[in-house]
Amino acid sequence: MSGLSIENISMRFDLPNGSSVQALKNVSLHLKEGELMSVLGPSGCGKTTLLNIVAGFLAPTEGHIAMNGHKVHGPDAERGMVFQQGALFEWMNVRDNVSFGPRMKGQREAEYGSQVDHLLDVTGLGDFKDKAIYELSGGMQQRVALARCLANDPDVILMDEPLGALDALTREKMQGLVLKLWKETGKTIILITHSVEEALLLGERLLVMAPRPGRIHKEYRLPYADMGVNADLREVKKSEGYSQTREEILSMIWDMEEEIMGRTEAAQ
Ligand SMILES: Nc1ncnc2c1ncn2[C@@H]1O[C@H](COP(=O)(O)OP(=O)(O)OP(=O)(O)O)[C@@H](O)[C@H]1O
Repeated sequence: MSGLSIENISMRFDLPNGSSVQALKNVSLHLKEGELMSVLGPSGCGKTTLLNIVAGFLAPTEGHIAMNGHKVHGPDAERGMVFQQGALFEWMNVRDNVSFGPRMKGQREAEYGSQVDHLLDVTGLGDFKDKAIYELSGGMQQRVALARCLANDPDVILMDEPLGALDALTREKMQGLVLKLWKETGKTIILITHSVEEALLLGERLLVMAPRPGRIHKEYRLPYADMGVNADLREVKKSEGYSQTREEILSMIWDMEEEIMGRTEAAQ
């Protein structure tokens, strides 16, 4: 089967004191090629654990990940990751950061050069390509992180709160950029966020996870990501059903957090 399959994944962390944490239990879903899915849920519901398992950084205690029908056994360039802080190479300039992957694969400038320049242009970095990383704002650094990930031409892009550290205006611009890159490249994307608005705007599919154990609580299929490709995101937020869905998800997460607080207080 083509696409990304998360097949009955469970993850238990055994702690040094003999206890254990069931971070995920029986999580299954399939993403078709080119789907964009946002993931929301209260703190500790296993979002990052799930992403790390899909990336191949963690082996699940049960279940497996399959890419285009093949079992995943570890990290691979077919699954690229973008972190909250760019994890960039500070000692390289912007262009060298973006061309890092192709250069590591042994490609020459003649092979990767035009694609890297194209990515620098579409991410708005064309005039910054010779700059050092420390000269860039947080938003520009996340543009480099996105371009660097795309330069590896992964099938799937995994994003763990990629815009979480940005100010509100920069974040809004970057949300537009994520949509533009998604449409232009046709990549499959999983994006974790703590922002309900961001999950609504960037999730063609939106997954709400619940904690203890981490599991899928509810899934939505939404029109806003498609609408946002060609429209101002502020206009998209005025669309029919947007506020209603936002309120529904906010109360869902609020209730889960209240329940966690209740359980924690009862245990004390
Ligand atoms: N390496 C680890 N060892 C032990 N427990 C872990 C480890 N990694 C995660 N956990 C636990 O697994 C659960 C899920 O953690 P995870 O970080 O995946 O949640 P999250 O939804 O991404 O949280 P947040 O929104 O706060 O980032 C939590 O209870 C966490 O404490």
